[in-house]
Amino acid sequence: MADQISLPLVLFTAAVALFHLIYRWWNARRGQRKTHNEKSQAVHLPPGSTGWPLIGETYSYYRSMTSNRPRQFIDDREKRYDSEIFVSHLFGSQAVVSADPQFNKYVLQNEGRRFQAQYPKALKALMGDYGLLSVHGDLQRKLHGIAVNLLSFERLKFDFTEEIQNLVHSTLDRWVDKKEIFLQNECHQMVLNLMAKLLDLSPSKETHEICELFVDYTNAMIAIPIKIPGSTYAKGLKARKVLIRKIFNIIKERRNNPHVVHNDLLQKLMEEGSLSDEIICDFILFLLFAGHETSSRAMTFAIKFLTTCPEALTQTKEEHDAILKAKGRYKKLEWDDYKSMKFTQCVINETLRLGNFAPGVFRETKEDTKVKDCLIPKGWVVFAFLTATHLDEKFHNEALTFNPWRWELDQDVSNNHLFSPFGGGARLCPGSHLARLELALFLHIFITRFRWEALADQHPSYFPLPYLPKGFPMRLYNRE
Ligand code: HEM
Repeated sequence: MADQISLPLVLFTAAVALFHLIYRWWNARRGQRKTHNEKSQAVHLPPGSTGWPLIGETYSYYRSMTSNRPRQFIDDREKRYDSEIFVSHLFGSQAVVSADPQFNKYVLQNEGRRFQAQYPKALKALMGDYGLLSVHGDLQRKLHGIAVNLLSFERLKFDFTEEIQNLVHSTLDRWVDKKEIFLQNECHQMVLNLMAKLLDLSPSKETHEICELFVDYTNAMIAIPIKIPGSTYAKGLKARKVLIRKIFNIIKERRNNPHVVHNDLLQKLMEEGSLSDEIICDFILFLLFAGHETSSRAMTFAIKFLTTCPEALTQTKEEHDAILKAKGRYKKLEWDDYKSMKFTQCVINETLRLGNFAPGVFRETKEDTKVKDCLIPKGWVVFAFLTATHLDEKFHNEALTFNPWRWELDQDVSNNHLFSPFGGGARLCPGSHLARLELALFLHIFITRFRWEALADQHPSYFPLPYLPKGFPMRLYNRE
């Protein structure tokens, strides 16, 4: 039997190998071929390879991002090409990948001019034509402005600080009853409820159903985009359709009953006048997604990192116990209390650096763009890989170690191009301050209320977005 199958198998393997070699040779040639900018200067594409047919280098990227050396994909290529900027083929399209912080800063700062956001098709189908990362130009600026206003310091200080604490406390009351929880799922649900509350989606049966459908929708955002019936991705697309229909119906009902007064986000968007119903629906859906996916993971990872670093946990506990003692158990924290959490800010920075909740940003070149001695032609996708800088030993000593003290002398991180968890330029995350506030208040309440015991070893995976494959099961004990 072994003899019968061995010849066809050998021939097949040889054919695949030959095909692959020809393909790589073709790609290499294409990478070396000269292209022309407007002034007709001859320059080359960055070095690189587009890997295997169809899947390109996505499998190598996946292997590295699920291993305990997530930067391996970049390290290998940096060595091979002697360049931090190289051609690859990821998530279904060829792209220039950049692990160069200077160039990444340039890419972020030039949004709308030399570059524009361009996410993979599968993601865009979920975000819709008007999800903030799908729109450009005036509409992006307008919607970005609305998001910034919605999440302004004033609102954080006077409305959200208290709302967040109320919701975290009531959620943690339920966790106490369960005793054993999967922290990742619980944080996910908690932050989704929080977003629905902060966005003033008036509590109703509709809002509850929207939250439930939203679970399928967000799962699809981080799933492999295979559109076959029953796949996570297909379920997400279906959930999106239902979600959009639901928001449409709410809008229609409000238009039919103009005498009923509402004071929520939807009403504000409807009163803008210039926004179509399609834009409003996609905008709300995107904000819900962007606001809960990353923040909930950051909460889970912060507790995970602290669990594995007892000195940092002790110091965080001391900081929060002192605040609690000064305030008294029944008083809510205020903005100044939040601002006084110096060590917690270091924990948050380190969690964002090591967690990489938004691994990178996708852009398309709007014109031929010169970088070092190379040229990226107009229309190419650039993946500015922020994770690569966050985990680079050159910039962060022992980069894979959780070390919040590294931020003690470096508290103002707003201009640090070696640390850009919230992106930059015209698309700088409008939710960054909210995300930090949520994380600090969550840590305060969780740490002052509980001791805990992790029930499984937790090795994070960073593909496609960071998560803990075992969900972080833990046993909770009330403190005191
Ligand atoms: C740990 C938490 C978070 C991280 C790491 C994060 C990261 C990012 C990054 C890197 C971008 C830029 C994407 C690009 O340039 O292509 C972005 C954009 C955005 N984020 Fe966040 N984010 C977080 C939390 C939030 C929250 C809480 C909200 C809202 C409530 C939010 C809303 C948005 C929106 C609306 C955009 C699109 C801005 C635009 O395109 O104009 N994010 N976020």
